[in-house]
Amino acid sequence: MTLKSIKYEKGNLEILDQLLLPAQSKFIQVKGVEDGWKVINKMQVRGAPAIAIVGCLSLAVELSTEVFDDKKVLRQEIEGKLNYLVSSRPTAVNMKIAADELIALSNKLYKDETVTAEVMKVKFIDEIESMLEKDIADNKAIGEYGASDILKSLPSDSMVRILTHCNTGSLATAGYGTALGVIRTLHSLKRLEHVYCTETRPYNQGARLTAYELVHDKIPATLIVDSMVAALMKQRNITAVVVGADRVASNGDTANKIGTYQIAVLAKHHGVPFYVAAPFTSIDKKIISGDHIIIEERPDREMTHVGDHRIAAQGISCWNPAFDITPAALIAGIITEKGVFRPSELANCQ
Ligand SMILES: CSC[C@@H](O)[C@@H](O)C(=O)COP(=O)(O)O
Repeated sequence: MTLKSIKYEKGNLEILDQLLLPAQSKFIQVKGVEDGWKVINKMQVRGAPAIAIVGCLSLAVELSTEVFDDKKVLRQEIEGKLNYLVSSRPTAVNMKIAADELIALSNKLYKDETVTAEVMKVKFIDEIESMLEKDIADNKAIGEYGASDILKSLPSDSMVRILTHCNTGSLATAGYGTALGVIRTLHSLKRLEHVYCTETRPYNQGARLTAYELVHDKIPATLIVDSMVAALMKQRNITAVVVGADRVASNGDTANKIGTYQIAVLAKHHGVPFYVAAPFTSIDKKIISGDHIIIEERPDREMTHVGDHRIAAQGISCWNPAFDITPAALIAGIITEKGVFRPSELANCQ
């Protein structure tokens, strides 16, 4: 059983507070949209798919406590609150895509005269609830497609060694994970010899969260610090790198956790295929390249402190972009729930 970080039943949403992991496993209640915005912005929940799911479920919880007899009021509330949730973190596109789709649904239900305000609310909540199961199914498909692409040119008895960055597992999604889903599938096929996960400074998603998931699932794994990647590739015969994505532009340029770009450059130098694993909800067809992706900058404190302990010299100034852009030319394949695409194929796939 993989970890579960989002607990939802009608009218009640709880998330595992990722700021406290791995020292403490504590669920906190998300009572509505205001709480949803805060837990995303503070990174108590993080990872592009999980941000969208928790944001939308926080709206479902809030709506379930209200009674509507006017469809116009309901439609306005839905649109205003979804746009507010999109503002919680700017780089991952999943929340924006979910908001656009849900606003389109709300407009359709609004125009349908056979639908009352209460039925509109129920149908809208049902749609949000379906995101949980769809995300897990998509991640399992990503796992299968990714594993078979990595294995396809290798002898059938060979084992693989994978490097991953940041956290893309059950904690970053509704369950199973994207890049970590590919690793889980390789492990279940008994073809994974070892996985290496980077620490992922400054917020340490690799050391705190990915390492936690790998130990929990008993997957053979080793933690490295971010500056060891070149040495690892030189000495440990890495088969492939698999990372997640926060936003993929239509030309394949990919925004992901800071440090991803330098790993892709190193992979090119060492001839190691570099894969991005992400659901279609991370692909932003509206932008032509990574130049149009807004990169979130996080507070200095996430660099200068570990917990309450200051590790940087007092008075030093900081630059703390949370993501970087890996150019499409460095990416061997984008693994999605619909198959594996070369970056140049992305613009034409549905
Ligand atoms: C399946 S999660 C994909 C990405 O969101 C992940 O790789 C990542 O960069 C997460 O960044 P974070 O700042 O922790 O939200």
